[in-house]
Amino acid sequence: MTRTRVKICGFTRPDDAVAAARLGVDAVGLVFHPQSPRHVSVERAREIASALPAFVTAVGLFVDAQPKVIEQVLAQVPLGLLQFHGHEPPEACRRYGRPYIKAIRMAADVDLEREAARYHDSCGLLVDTWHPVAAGGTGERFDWARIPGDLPLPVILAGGLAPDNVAAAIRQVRPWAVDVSSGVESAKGIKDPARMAAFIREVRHGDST
Ligand SMILES: O=C(O)c1ccccc1NCC(=O)[C@H](O)[C@H](O)COP(=O)(O)O
Repeated sequence: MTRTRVKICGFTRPDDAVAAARLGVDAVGLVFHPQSPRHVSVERAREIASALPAFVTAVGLFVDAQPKVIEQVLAQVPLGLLQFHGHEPPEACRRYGRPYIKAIRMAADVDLEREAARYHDSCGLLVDTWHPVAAGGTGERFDWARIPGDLPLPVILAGGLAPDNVAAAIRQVRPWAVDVSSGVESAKGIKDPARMAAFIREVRHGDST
């Protein structure tokens, strides 16, 4: 049985991230995007990332950030993976020599096979809902049928996932990983332990059915 990996994004408090790790989360997302309600300072991000146990990955999320900003974060926060959630071309994702995932927001004209070829050296495509204003963390889903079954990169499914739909999403898409923010929160940036536990439980349910 495949174990779908789980990333929970948008932590703002170390205790929430530690609770997520204890529940079995594989990756913890830290948002370095000042317009996001889940934005964290470098100092807070370092506290959160440093609190994680071995084998839980801290993911740094950027949206069209200046290289100087990313380099400052990299110098101070022990990140295991970079997530580019804006319009960064492949060369901008590669310039740090770090493993990265690229978010693709599913606007009507997106061709995922083409995007997989462009970002062929990424660790995966995070496929998320397109929104006219917000870059991510919308809590809205998209039509999962738009994801081809034979993409050559690991698919990280995001966008409006929650305990009540993640098992169905896994059964339909069979992604490498799922990613959630709004669906496990009690308020923006505040993760709810009961909802995180329910989400992980439903991921395992999806894996086994
Ligand atoms: O979470 C944010 O506030 C955010 C802001 C700007 C760009 C990306 C952002 N989050 C990225 C994520 O990886 C989210 O987990 C993903 O968009 C899914 O969010 P949700 O639909 O709320 O589960």
